[in-house]
Amino acid sequence: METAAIIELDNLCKTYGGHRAVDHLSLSIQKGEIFGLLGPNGAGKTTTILMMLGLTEPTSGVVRVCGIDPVRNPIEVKRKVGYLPDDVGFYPHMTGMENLLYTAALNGIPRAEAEKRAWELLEKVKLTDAAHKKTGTYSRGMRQRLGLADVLMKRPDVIILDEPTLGIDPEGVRELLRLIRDLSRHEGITVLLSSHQLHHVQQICDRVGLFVGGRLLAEGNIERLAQQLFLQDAYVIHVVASPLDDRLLVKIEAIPGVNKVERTETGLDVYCQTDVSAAISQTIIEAGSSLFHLSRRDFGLDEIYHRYFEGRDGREGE
Ligand SMILES: Nc1ncnc2c1ncn2[C@@H]1O[C@H](COP(=O)(O)OP(=O)(O)OP(=O)(O)O)[C@@H](O)[C@H]1O
Repeated sequence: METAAIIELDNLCKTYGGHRAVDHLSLSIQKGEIFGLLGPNGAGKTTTILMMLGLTEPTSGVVRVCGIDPVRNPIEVKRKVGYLPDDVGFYPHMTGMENLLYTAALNGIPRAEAEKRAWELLEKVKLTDAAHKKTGTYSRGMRQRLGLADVLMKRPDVIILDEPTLGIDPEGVRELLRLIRDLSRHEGITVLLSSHQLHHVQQICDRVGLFVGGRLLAEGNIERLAQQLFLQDAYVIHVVASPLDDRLLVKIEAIPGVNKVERTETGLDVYCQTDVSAAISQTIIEAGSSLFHLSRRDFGLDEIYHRYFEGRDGREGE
């Protein structure tokens, strides 16, 4: 990905009374990236988003969104950034189309252009058939999709989504995630996503940041995070071979980089710092055994999150 940072946070702090909600946060997000903000309740995610939107002032540090300082130019930032809260509210007595046209009017978009854009967006979010229905009759999934169309009316460079998939059925989630990915891939829109739905985050985010107690504890793509967080046992390699006697097990344990070998119902799990798959297969074959299966198990975000936050709850909100 190219180097144009569209969101830059440098040593950002926000203190409420004596409580530091965001603590020296530095982060840079590139154009077109989908970045996931993860962390337990009270970790400082919403406060960070509010500072990016110019809705709350940092106590210290720097925020730049599309090169703009939201503290000095909140209106300019709002023009470039679309924010979709977790439960978006529309005027229930107005139709989906009327709501979009209302947003367009607020953003100074001429009526003819607004209508054309609204139809395009309603088609994109698959709401064409519901365009003339009152939003009071929309399901939650439909409201979220209309919400996405709504933030896209002003052609933003960045969209910030807070729990966009909460309470939506699996088919609706699939559709919403596909839409978000398309916006990033085909339109170069930068997406910041705050969510507790780890498997959704994992499906679409290029990078994630783990927040706790106002601090960014780790960030990167899922594989890098796993390596950063699990350090010692960054890889687990599952091996099925026969015969698999204790002598062979000792030989595998002796391979440089292997930390621990555990017998499982079907074979062995080899915990290691680097991917030693090739050395394992060579060792098995040289020992005269047959290798039936060898696969590297990658850590999912669920596992990263739970292993990482295990026993850390007491540190929340410090
Ligand atoms: N307006 C406020 N006044 C005082 N304290 C606040 C205010 N807003 C947030 N906080 C505190 O700042 C900390 C961070 O809150 P924040 O809402 O940013 O967390 P979060 O990560 O978004 O949590 P959640 O996942 O629950 O939305 C919390 O301890 C919260 O109580």
